Amino acid sequence: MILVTGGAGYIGSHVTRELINQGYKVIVLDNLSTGHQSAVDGRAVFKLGDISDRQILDDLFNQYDIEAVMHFAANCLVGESVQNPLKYYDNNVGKTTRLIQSMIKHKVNRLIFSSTCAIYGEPEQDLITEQLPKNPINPYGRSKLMIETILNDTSNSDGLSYISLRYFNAAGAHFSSEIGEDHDPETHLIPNILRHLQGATEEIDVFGNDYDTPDGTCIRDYIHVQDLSKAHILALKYLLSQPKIGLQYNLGNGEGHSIKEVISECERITNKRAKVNYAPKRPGDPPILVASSSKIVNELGWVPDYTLTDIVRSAWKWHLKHPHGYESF
Ligand SMILES: NC(=O)c1ccc[n+]([C@@H]2O[C@H](COP(=O)([O-])OP(=O)(O)OC[C@H]3O[C@@H](n4cnc5c(N)ncnc54)[C@H](O)[C@@H]3O)[C@@H](O)[C@H]2O)c1
Ligand SMILES: O=c1ccn([C@@H]2O[C@H](COP(=O)(O)OP(=O)(O)O[C@H]3O[C@H](CO)[C@@H](O)[C@H](O)[C@H]3O)[C@@H](O)[C@H]2O)c(=O)[nH]1
Repeated sequence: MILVTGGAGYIGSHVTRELINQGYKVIVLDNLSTGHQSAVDGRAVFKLGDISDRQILDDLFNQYDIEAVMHFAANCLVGESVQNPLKYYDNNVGKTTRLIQSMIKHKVNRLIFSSTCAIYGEPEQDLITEQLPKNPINPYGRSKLMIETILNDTSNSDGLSYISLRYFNAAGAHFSSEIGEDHDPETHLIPNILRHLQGATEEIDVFGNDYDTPDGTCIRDYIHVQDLSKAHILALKYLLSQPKIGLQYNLGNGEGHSIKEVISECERITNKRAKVNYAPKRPGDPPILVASSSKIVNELGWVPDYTLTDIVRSAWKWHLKHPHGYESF
C-alpha cells in the first residue's frame, strides 16, 4: 500500500487517482485544512487526521502494509509564507520531521517528497538545473529546502530512501473534469484568471509589471497536473526497485510564460476579455522560474505531454463544470 499525505489536495488527489488506476492500493491521510474529501478517489482508504499525530501514524503503519509514503501535505503559498512564516516552519518542517520519525520507527523507509522550484530563489541561469545554488527568497522555499536537508541527513543516519520532486507551477485539471484545483481563498494565477473570466471577480490583479522580463511581468513554467502524476508513478517504481537512493528531480515543461501571456491564452481559449488591474509586486516572488527537466527525462524516461494550451483548456472545462469547486459535490 502507498500512504499519500495531503491526498485530498490539488496535486495529491490527482496522483492518488493515477496510483489507483495503475493498480496501487492507496491510503490518504489529510487534515482537510485546504483539501476536500470529495476530491479523494472513492477507491482509496481515507483517514482524516494530521501528519503530526503519532497515534494515527502508529495505527496506520501497524494496520496496513505500507511500502512507501508520498508526502504532499504542506502549506504551499509563497505570499502567505512571507506574512506567516511560523505556520510554514511548523506545518512543513516540524510536522514532516514527526512523519519521518514514525516512518523510521515502523521501518517504512521509502518516501517521495513534494519539493519546489522555490528552493532556488532567483537563479542567474535561464534554465534551472538541479545543481544550481539553493538560495530561497521566501519562507515557503526555505521550509522545503530544510526538509530536503533533513531527508539527506536521515538517509545517511537511518537508511531513508527518497526522491524529492521539485515541481514548477502545477496547473490544469484532470481531463475527466471530475477533479481540479479549488482553494479558498484561491491565490494561483490560472484559476484566478479563469474565475474572473467566469464573472466571479471584477478584475484580475497582476502583481507587478516592472520586473526585468520582456513584458515586465513574472515568468513561470506551468506543468500539467497529469504530467506530474505520471512523474510520480515513474519515481515510485524506481524507488521501489532500488535498495536505497536519495535523488532530486526538477519537474517543469522547460518553457516560461509571462503573466500577460497566460492571460492572453486564457482569453483565447475562453473567447472572453479580461479586465486587468496592475497591482503592487507580491513579496517573495522571483521574476523568472523555468525548469530544465533533462535529469528526470534522461534517468526515468519522463516526458511531459501537455502544453499551456492543454493546461488552460482542462482547467476551463473543470471551472465550467464546477463553478463553485467541490462545494457543489
Ligand atoms: N501547487 C503547486 O504549484 C506546487 C508547486 C511545487 C510544490 N508543490 C507542493 O505540492 C504539495 C501539494 O500542493 P497542492 O498545490 O496540492 O496544495 P493543496 O493545499 O491543494 O494540498 C495540500 C493538502 O495537504 C493537506 N494538509 C496540509 N497540512 C496537513 C497536515 N499537517 N496534516 C494532514 N494534511 C495536511 C491539506 O488539507 C491539503 O489537502 C505541497 O507539498 C506543495 O508544497 C505545489
Ligand atoms: O491573482 C494572481 C495570482 C498570481 N499572480 C502572479 O502570478 C505568478 C504565479 O503565481 P502563483 O500562481 O500564485 O504561483 P507561485 O507563487 O509561483 O507558486 C506556485 O508555484 C510554486 C513553484 O513556482 C510552488 O512552489 C508554490 O507552492 C505554488 O503556489 C506570480 O508572479 C504571482 O505574483 C498574479 O499576478 N495574480
